[in-house]
Amino acid sequence: ILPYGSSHSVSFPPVFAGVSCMMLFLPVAVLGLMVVCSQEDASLMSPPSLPALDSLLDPHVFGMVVLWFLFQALLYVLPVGKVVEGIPLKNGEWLKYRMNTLHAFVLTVAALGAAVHQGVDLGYIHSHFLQLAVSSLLFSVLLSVYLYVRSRWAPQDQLAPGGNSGSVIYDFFMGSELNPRIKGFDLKYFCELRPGLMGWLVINAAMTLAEMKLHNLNYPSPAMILVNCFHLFYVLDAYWHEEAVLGYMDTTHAGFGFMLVFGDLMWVPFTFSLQSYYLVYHPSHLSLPWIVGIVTLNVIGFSIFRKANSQKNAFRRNPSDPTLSHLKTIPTATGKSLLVSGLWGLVRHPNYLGDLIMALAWSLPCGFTHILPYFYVIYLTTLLVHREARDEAQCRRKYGSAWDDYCREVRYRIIPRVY
Ligand SMILES: NC(=O)C1=CN([C@@H]2O[C@H](COP(=O)(O)OP(=O)(O)OC[C@H]3O[C@@H](n4cnc5c(N)ncnc54)[C@H](OP(=O)(O)O)[C@@H]3O)[C@@H](O)[C@H]2O)C=CC1
Ligand SMILES: CC(C)CCC[C@@H](C)[C@H]1CC=C2C3=C(CC[C@@]21C)[C@@]1(C)CC[C@H](O)C(C)(C)[C@@H]1CC3
Repeated sequence: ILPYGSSHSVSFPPVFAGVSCMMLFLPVAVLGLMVVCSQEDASLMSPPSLPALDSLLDPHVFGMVVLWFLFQALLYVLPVGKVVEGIPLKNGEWLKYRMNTLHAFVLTVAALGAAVHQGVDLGYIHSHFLQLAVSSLLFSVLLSVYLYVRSRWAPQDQLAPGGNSGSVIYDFFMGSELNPRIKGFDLKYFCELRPGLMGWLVINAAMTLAEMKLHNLNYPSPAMILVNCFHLFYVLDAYWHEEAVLGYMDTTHAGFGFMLVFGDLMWVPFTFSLQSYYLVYHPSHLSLPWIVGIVTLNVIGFSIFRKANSQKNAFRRNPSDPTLSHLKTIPTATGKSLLVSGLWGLVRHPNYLGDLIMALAWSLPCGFTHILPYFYVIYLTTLLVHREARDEAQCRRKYGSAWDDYCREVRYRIIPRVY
C-alpha cells in the first residue's frame, strides 16, 4: 500500500495486481485462521477442514449483522456527549464530531444484558461464528461499493490525498472520499470505533460463555479472564480518549474504502478475538507467577502507549502546556516543534512500542503450543513497521532537515537498540 497522498505513482500495473490480491487474500486469510483456530491441531500447517460453502451465507445471520450496525448507528446519533471540531480540512472548514462512544458502550451492555435476561442465547455467536464473519464481509463489500459510487460525485476538496488514481480497483480499495457523511453521520469515524471494536468485546464475552459450557466450568478460566480484561481495557481506553482519534492518520489522511471498511468491520472483530476463540478449544493452565508476569507486561505496555499518545496529543494541542515544559523540543520550519526527550526521546514511535508490548501480553495467556494466538502480535508488528515507514516519509517531507536532526538525536524507530 502506498503512502497516503502518493496517487501519482499508482499507474504501475503491479500495484493494481497487489491490491486485487489483497482484496481476495485478506478475507480468505481471516476465514482460514478462524477455521484452524477451532481445530484440535490448531497448527497453521495442518489442513483446515473446510465447511460446506453454501452453509456460510445465512440470510438470518446477515440480518443480525445489519441489525447490529443499525443499532450502533442509532446510538451514535443520540444527542448525548459533547460535540467537538476535527482538524481543519483542505477547504479551511472544520467538521464536527459527537463524542459518545462511552455512552454507546454502556447502552450496548445494558441492551445485551436485557436481551440475555429475556432468553437470548449469546451462544449463537459462537455457533455461527464463521457465518457472522462471512456476513460482515458481504456487508463490507456492499458498503465499499456504495462509498466508491458516491465518491464519483464528491467535490474535489473532499477527496483523500491518495485513492484518486482513476483506477477503479485501486480507488475502491484505498477509498476516494476522506470523510464520507450522510447528513452529519460520519461513516468513517463511526466504523473506526463502534461496530467492530464493540463487536470484538461481544464476541469475547460469547467465547467466555462457550468455554464454560464446553468444559462444564462454573467460572471462566484465568487465561480467558485475562484476555477479556486486557481487550476490554484497551477498547475502553480508546473510548475514554475518543477525541484523540480525530488526529490519527486514518482520520486525517486515509480515504474510506474497502481496506478500512473491511479492516473495521471484519478484520478487527474476527481476528482480534482469535485468542478468546482459541481458548474455547485449547485450555491453557497458568501458574500464579506467570499470571502476575503477564499482567505486569500489559501494565508496562499500556503505560508506555498511553503516556506517549497523551503527551503527543497534549503537545500538539498546546505546545506551551506547563506539564510538558520539562521536555526538550526541536523547532521546525513549519512552526510546529518535535518532542525529543522523555518517551519521544527513547524511540521515534514510543506509542507503537507500548502497543506491541501489550499485544504480546494478550497472546501469552494462550501458552506456547501454537503460533495462532500470536497472530495479533505478528499482524500489529507488520502493520506498525509499515506505518512507521509511511509516517517517516511524510514527516521528512513536512519537516525536512529538522526531521533529520530528530533522527540523529533519536536513533531507533520502535524498539530501543534493536529497530
Ligand atoms: N491496534 C491496532 O490495530 C492499531 C493501533 N494503532 C495505534 O494507533 C495510535 C496512533 O497511531 P498513528 O496514527 O499511526 O501515529 P502517531 O499517533 O504516532 O502519529 C504520527 C504523527 O505524530 C507526529 N509526531 C511524530 N513524532 C513526533 C514528535 N517527536 N513530537 C511530536 N509529534 C510527533 C507527526 O505528526 P504531526 O507532526 O503532523 O503532528 C506524525 O505524523 C498508536 O498508538 C498506534 O499504536 C495504529 C494502527 C493499528
Ligand atoms: C490488513 C488490514 C485490512 C488493515 C486494517 C487496519 C485496521 C484494522 C487498523 C488501522 C488503524 C486502526 C486503529 C485501531 C483499530 C485497527 C485499525 C482500524 C484503533 C481504533 C484501536 C484502538 C486504539 O486505541 C486506537 C489507537 C484508537 C486505534 C486507532 C487505529
